[in-house]
Amino acid sequence: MKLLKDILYGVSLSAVSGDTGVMVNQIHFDSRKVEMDDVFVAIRGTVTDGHEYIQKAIDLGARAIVCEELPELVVNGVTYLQVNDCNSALAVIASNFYENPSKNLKLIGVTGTNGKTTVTTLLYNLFKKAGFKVGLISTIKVLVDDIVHKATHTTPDVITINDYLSKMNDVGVEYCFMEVSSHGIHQKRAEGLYFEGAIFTNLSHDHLDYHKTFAEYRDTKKKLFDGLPKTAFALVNIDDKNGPVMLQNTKAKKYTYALKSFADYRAQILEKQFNGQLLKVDENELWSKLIGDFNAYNLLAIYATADILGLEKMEILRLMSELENVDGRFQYYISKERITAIVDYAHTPDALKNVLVTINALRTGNENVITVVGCGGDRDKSKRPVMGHIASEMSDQAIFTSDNPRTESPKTIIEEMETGVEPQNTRKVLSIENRRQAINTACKLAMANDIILVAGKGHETYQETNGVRVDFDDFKEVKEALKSLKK
Ligand SMILES: CC(=O)N[C@H]1[C@@H](OP(=O)(O)OP(=O)(O)OC[C@H]2O[C@@H](n3ccc(=O)[nH]c3=O)[C@H](O)[C@@H]2O)O[C@H](CO)[C@@H](O)[C@@H]1O[C@H](C)C(=O)N[C@@H](C)C(=O)N[C@H](CCC(=O)O)C(=O)O
Ligand SMILES: Nc1ncnc2c1ncn2[C@@H]1O[C@H](COP(=O)(O)OP(=O)(O)OP(=O)(O)O)[C@@H](O)[C@H]1O
Ligand SMILES: N[C@H](CCC[C@H](N)C(=O)O)C(=O)O
Ligand SMILES: [Mg+2]
Repeated sequence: MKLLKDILYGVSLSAVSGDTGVMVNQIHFDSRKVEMDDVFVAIRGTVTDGHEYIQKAIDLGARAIVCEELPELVVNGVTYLQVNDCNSALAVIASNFYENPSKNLKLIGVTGTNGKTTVTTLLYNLFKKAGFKVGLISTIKVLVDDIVHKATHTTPDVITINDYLSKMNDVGVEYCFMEVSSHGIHQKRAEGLYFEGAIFTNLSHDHLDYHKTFAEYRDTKKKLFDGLPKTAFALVNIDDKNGPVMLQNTKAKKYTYALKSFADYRAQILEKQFNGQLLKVDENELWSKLIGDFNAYNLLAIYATADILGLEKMEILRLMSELENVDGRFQYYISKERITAIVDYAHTPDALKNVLVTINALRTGNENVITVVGCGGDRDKSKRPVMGHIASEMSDQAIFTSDNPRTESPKTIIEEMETGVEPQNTRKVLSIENRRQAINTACKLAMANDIILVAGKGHETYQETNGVRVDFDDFKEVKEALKSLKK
């Protein structure tokens, strides 16, 4: 139990009705989870408004209510706290409740359209190899040093984040690497946290269903940097035209990285092969198993971060050469017929293009590239024709299929992808709604030395349709399909 007054420290209250000297149990923003003596924070969401559930929360035992508008009916014995912004208030309350766990470790936030999971996961792996206790908050999983927790979001809600950070404090975690999504920033899931630094990977087309314009999407990402204190560092990819924008108003110490421009940290790609690439980083050579120019950027971001955080340069490079691909990111299998299957989480136009550029650059002869790809339902629809265009233009054969249809019709999503296909490419496109069939067809069509790319779902182990998740793992599917081929 905590004293309500204590967890309100730093919250700007516009009105208070009732006693703040009472003991409270837990904080919730979902009325359905409220129990005796809990605090309920009413959040205005995208579907409904938490203010409508205040009475429900009280019926379940809420001791205090945090809201932007006081209800007409005020219940005796309940404390009402009126604030301007419930999301911000929740962030401060959650940090106070857990005793500001982000202050007791070095928290590094990574934002950008693509590369967040890759950069955070590889930083986690590198710091583990260097002997530290480390935390990870990512799309794939949450790690409290070695303890694995299931991830529900790329950036969880602010109560969950503080809960994980507090668990990290308990086991002595020194560094935590956390993905900060644009939804997360917009919904203030990362507010009230003390960041040691933030990293910007890149910005390209995504989430225009939620943010409406690209400028709004960019400015949301920028807020992470605007909020950094001057003791923190801000590391940005300066080859991305929005890199300088992120640094415009930050008080943090600024660092840049680039392959093409002048920057604090620079790398050059010396050699590219299917099983790795050779980079020149700070006048030293680094052989990495991760391929693709985009991974050269990710690797450079990791090198720069480890250097800023004080690791020794040669040690960083030695540990980096041991890093493996992250699950579902350019994860490959080569069959006995020498057909290569690559599973990649490319679910944005830029990621799909980058992966196909990487694959095409590795072709040595007349092998075909067959791409199996879909687009998620209930997400940015404007990505669909663009991804359809890229897949059909940059592959010899494209098979459009379902990703996670969610509540949309898979057929309609595929038709929207088809509208991006140019007339000269239509002969290259097949549309097969069932993802398993689409993958099997790709395997049947493939000849020796061909490359199959299965894009969009990467590490995901399910397919979601109308709220129901059915087990589905692209890597397992394509491997099985290739193994059972009778050629
Ligand atoms: C669009 C979006 O981001 N939605 C998030 C948001 O929910 P919402 O705004 O729809 O909430 P709502 O249903 O309108 O409800 C409003 C409030 O009323 C409360 N409520 C509701 C019903 C009730 O009976 N009682 C009650 O108290 C709700 O708990 C909520 O606080 O707030 C919820 C609580 O934090 C999130 O779980 C939810 O994530 C949904 C599930 C989601 O799919 N989010 C995705 C888009 C997302 O966040 N993705 C990013 C990654 C993006 C990237 O790749 O960059 C992520 O960080 O994961
Ligand atoms: N630095 C990069 N630049 C461009 N594309 C990248 C980069 N890193 C990875 N990608 C591509 O984007 C895909 C997703 O990578 P990753 O999971 O690291 O991104 P993310 O930012 O965490 O995505 P999400 O928003 O879903 O959390 C990869 O499978 C790869 O195709
Ligand atoms: N973090 C991304 C994940 C997309 C993955 C893709 N497989 C899909 O389901 O659309 C998003 O919320 O847009
Ligand atoms: Mg991610």
